[in-house]
Amino acid sequence: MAAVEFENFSYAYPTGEVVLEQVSLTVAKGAFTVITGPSGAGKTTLALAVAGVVPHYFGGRQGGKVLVGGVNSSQRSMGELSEQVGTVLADYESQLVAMTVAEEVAFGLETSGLSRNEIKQQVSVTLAKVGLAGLEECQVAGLSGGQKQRLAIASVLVMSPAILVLDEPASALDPEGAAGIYELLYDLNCQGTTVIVVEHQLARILPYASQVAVLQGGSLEFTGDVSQTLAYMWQQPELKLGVPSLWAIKLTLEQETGLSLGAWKTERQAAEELNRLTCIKGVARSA
Ligand SMILES: Nc1ncnc2c1ncn2[C@@H]1O[C@H](COP(=O)(O)OP(=O)(O)OP(=O)(O)O)[C@@H](O)[C@H]1O
Repeated sequence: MAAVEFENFSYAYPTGEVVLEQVSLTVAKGAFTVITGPSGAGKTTLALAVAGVVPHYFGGRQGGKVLVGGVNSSQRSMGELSEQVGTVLADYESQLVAMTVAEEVAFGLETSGLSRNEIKQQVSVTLAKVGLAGLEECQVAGLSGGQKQRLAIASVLVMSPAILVLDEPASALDPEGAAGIYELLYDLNCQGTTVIVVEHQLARILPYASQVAVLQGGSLEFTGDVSQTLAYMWQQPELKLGVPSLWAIKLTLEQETGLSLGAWKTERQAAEELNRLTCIKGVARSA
C-alpha cells in the first residue's frame, strides 16, 4: 500500500479559482519525495492536502481524493491525520509555542497517557535524533534559525508519524545548515519514515530524493526519479532554470559529446568522473 495517493485531486481555496487540477501522484512507503515547480504552482497546497489542512482547515472545494495509508483523508479529522502525518510548515516559527525546548517537544505528548518520566525520556531521545541533545532547558527564543527548524521537526517527530511533510525546510538556512537539515531528513528516511518535501532549490536534494514531482500551474507536469525528472525539466524552456547547475553541466556535456555520464549527486562525484574521463582521453591521445 502507498503512503499517500492523490487520485485526480483538484482543489480551490474558498476565495479563489482552482489551484490544483486533477493531480494523480503516488508516494510509496519509505519514499523521499520532493515536490518542486515554479512559484504559485500549488506545491504548498499539495503538501497541506497530505496533512488534511487542505481542505479541513481552509474549506474550499475539492475534487478527487487523497488516500493516506489507504484511507480517504476526507473521512478523517486533522487530529486523526496528525497521528500519521507530521507537518512542518514553511513558517515553522509559528509552530513553536512553548518557552523551553523540552516543553516544546513534550507538548504533543501531554495527552498521550505517558508518565512524566516516559515523556522526559522520549523528549531526550527525539532531541538527540535531531542534533539538539542537551538543550532541553534552553529558551526557544534563544535558538538559531537552524536549531528552531530542527526543534519544529522534533516536535512532530516525537509523535512517531509514518509520514513527514516539510515545506521548504531549508529556506532560511545557509548551505551548510541546509545540508544538515537534509542529512537529518535522509537519516529519518533511512529508518523508514516517508519524507515529502516542498523544495524549489533542487541542488539541495540531489543526494537524497527517490522521487521528484514537478507541478506547474496546478497540474502535475512530471514525476520520476532525480535523473528522469531533471532530464525532463532540461527539455522544457519554462522549467530549465530549475535544473541545478551541476546537472546543467552534465546534461550540456551529454548533449554536446554524446557521452552518457553518471547520475551525479555531488560535486565530488562529478569531479571524479570528469577526472577519470580526462585521464582516459589523455592516455588515448598519447597512445
Ligand atoms: N490561503 C489561500 N487562499 C487563497 N488562495 C491561496 C491561499 N494559499 C495559496 N493560494 C493560492 O494558491 C495558488 C498556489 O499557491 P501555493 O502556495 O500552493 O503555491 P507554491 O507552488 O507553493 O508557491 P510558492 O513557491 O510561491 O510558495 C497561488 O495562486 C496562491 O495565490
